[in-house]
Amino acid sequence: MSVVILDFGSQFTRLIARRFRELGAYSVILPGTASLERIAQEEPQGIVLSGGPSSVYDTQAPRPAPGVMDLELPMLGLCYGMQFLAHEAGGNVKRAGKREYGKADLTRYGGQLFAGIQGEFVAWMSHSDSVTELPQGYEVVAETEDTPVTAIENPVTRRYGVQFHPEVVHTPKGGQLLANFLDICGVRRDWNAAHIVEELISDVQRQVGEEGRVLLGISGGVDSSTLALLLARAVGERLTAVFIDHGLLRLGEREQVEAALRPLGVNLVTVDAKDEFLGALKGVSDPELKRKAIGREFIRAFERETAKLGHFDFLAQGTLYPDVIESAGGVHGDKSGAANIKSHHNVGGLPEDLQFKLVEPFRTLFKDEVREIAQLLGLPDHIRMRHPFPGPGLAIRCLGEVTEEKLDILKRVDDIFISGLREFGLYDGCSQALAVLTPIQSVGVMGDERTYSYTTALRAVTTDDFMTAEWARLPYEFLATMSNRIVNQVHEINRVVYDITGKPPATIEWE
Ligand SMILES: Nc1ncnc2c1ncn2[C@@H]1O[C@H](COP(=O)(O)OP(=O)(O)OP(=O)(O)O)[C@@H](O)[C@H]1O
Ligand SMILES: O=c1[nH]c(=O)c2[nH+]cn([C@@H]3O[C@H](COP(=O)(O)O)[C@@H](O)[C@H]3O)c2[nH]1
Ligand SMILES: NC(=O)CC[C@H](N)C(=O)O
Ligand SMILES: [Mg+2]
Repeated sequence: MSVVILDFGSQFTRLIARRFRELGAYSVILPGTASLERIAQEEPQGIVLSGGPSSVYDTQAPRPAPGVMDLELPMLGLCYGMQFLAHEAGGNVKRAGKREYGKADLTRYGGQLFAGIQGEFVAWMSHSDSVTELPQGYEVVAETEDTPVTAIENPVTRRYGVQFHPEVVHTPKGGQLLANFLDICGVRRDWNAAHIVEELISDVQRQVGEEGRVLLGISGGVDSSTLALLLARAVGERLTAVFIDHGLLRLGEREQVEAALRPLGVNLVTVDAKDEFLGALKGVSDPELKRKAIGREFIRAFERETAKLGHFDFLAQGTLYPDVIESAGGVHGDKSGAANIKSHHNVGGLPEDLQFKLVEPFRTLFKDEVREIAQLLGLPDHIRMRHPFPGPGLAIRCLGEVTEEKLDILKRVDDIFISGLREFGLYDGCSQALAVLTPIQSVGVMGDERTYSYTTALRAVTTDDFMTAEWARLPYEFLATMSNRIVNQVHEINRVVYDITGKPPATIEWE
């Protein structure tokens, strides 16, 4: 039972799902053109049509698959979604005289969607088209100065549309509006961290059965450490966690991870696979090929372990929703219509001849939600609030071919930067920070000598969900100190730059 959100390419689609979760409801995002069968699998109680960049009167405009609009379910259209509802039912949509972007006050509102909402209603707008003629059965239930048709509803068919975005924080009362839609759908509102933990545990037990043994890839990161605690509850002694030291870890990381994980009381095995990983990366400089090689080596390392530890049917990984969506279109990626941005080692980077059945309970969740579960399961805060570190490790921060020499340089730079963030009290204010070793060599002068050395790029970002991110506004003084320390202590570096690009248009990692 769920709400299905059909995605027509809005930047805000994932926020709709998030708001529903905050309201205690379960929802699923599917591509706007998902088939009726696919949608039916989710047993929806209501459907949301998201916004999107297209105009409904374009011949190429995306529309729901045949049969979907015949479903007798409550539907809520947001922006493009509302325009689609109106157009589909025989109304008219036209390019408006002026584009409305940003905050707008509703000059009047009412009807079922706005039930119980009082006072001023500030709505966030982002549109050029407007509904100019209503289809039969619909009435206008809200307007702004510039947009006479700001919200519509057909109380008989239970179809609703709003021209603004209730899912963004800039529409402060949008949550109440979405809650009203959930009530109209009759959706149960009992999603919370405790509930999902119970549900995840029983899902795992169902999947693994009474006898199944589970091998967990553990990295010391938030997701896999949380998963270790969850799996220990689900399958107890039948869980073995394997930590792979692939030679792409940070300075001293192996020892730190082992020390942090030991108190969790989970069966832990550390594997030394440096030679295999570096061997597989030799001569490879294309980012996607590097990622695929790493994904394959991870699985080969797990397979070698099972040869020693006995048979395991199941491989558990702390895969999250962003890993899945960014890997879409990859070998094992969900065919969501989203572009393949990069093949995360644990999703799109998996080899095709995978022998294990995957156990990935966090596949639909975001990082901050996993952190909430971690707290409930009692994961110590120093692991819970750790910055994420990607499975491919420093390999995707050593641009181009990975060599031991380059890794050694990068480890020292990274250590100075991350220790510096902690020393200056800036670590917790950033969501993730990293150093990149670029292949650029440039001319410098040190001690009256000419140098011709590498450039390193420092990057720090703030984000809740790692799908979008802002570059962190670190203080100049701090950056100046880092630049000095790095150039003085790491002789192979003579230039330090700070990455001031958000995501989008960049990604967090450089490869
Ligand atoms: N060195 C490793 N050894 C074993 N498994 C690993 C290793 N690195 C990553 N993995 C597996 O790949 C998954 C995805 O990695 P990812 O970095 O996204 O998550 P994480 O390391 O658990 O958490 P974080 O995002 O905080 O780093 C992990 O949850 C884990 O199952
Ligand atoms: O386990 C992982 N395997 C991968 O292959 C991978 N690629 C990126 N990341 C992490 O995902 C988040 C988003 O990164 P990007 O903006 O670079 O896509 C950031 O937190 C990245 O560090 C990975 N994690
Ligand atoms: N954000 C949207 O959904 C925009 C819908 C439509 N393309 C418009 O500009 O009005
Ligand atoms: Mg990690």
